[in-house]
Amino acid sequence: MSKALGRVLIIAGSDSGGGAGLQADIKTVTALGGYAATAVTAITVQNTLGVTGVHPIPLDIVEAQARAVLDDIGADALKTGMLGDAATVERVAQILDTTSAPAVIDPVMVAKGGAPLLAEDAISAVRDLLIPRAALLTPNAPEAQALTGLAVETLDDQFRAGEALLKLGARAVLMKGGHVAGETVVDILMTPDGETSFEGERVETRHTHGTGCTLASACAAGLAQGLPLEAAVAQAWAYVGEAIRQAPGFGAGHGPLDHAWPLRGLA
Ligand SMILES: Nc1ncnc2c1ncn2[C@@H]1O[C@H](COP(=O)(O)OP(=O)(O)OP(=O)(O)O)[C@@H](O)[C@H]1O
Ligand SMILES: Cc1ncc(CO)c(N)n1
Repeated sequence: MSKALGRVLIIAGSDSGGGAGLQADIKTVTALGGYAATAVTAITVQNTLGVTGVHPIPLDIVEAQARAVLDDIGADALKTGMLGDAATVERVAQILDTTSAPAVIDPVMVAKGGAPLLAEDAISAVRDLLIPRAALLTPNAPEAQALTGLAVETLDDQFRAGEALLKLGARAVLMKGGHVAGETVVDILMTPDGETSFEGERVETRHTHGTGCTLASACAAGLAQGLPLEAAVAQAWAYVGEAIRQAPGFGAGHGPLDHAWPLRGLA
């Protein structure tokens, strides 16, 4: 059965290296059979070694891009990534209020190499304005820690922080386990109705640039295609896992994934 061509509006920053940010998002949505449109929040100068420049896009232009997409093409789901500062977070919250499409909020704070992608004083804006608007929130362990004030170093901590994030108003939380030590990586989908764990072997690799962006946009693609939340997360988890295992090994630092793996053999 062919899948619906779900439309995803991505509100995120550009990664010149193509491994993370909106480049990862567009590739992911496309590889999963969806339609990707974008509102660019910032242009970063970035490769596998790190971020050496950030050029924020003016707020009115961020909003105008989103409006241009929503008012003409439409969106079946939204996905937010790098927002940069509190003013952009506020404006994005206003945009989310103009559509009933579900929003996947990836609370991006720091790039793999350690460069900050969100101002310190914007964390409370994410907590107060975006979490209550999230159909799905996808924090990694340090992000969950920053948003809740709780330590997130173990599986138990992941559950505790997830509960706290649900209390802050997210309709669902996917607690990612990439930064939690262990032989396996456990991502936990938590909703007020219960929990589902996704556990896989930890791949010994430095090529994990953009795993979070990829997972979140894959979730948005599934929701846009009309999948129920758990099925959308299951599809996204399987997609990012294989993309990590097939990473091409580009660059001398944290290399990108193979976003195109489902397309191999089709040409
Ligand atoms: N070494 C690994 N082996 C297998 N899966 C991994 C590994 N690292 C991360 N993942 C998976 O990748 C996804 C993203 O998890 P992670 O906690 O690394 O997010 P992130 O830090 O937000 O990523 P990024 O900042 O690079 O975008 C999760 O589904 C996680 O299970
Ligand atoms: C632009 C951008 N967004 C998100 C991330 C998080 O991986 C990144 N490294 N760069």
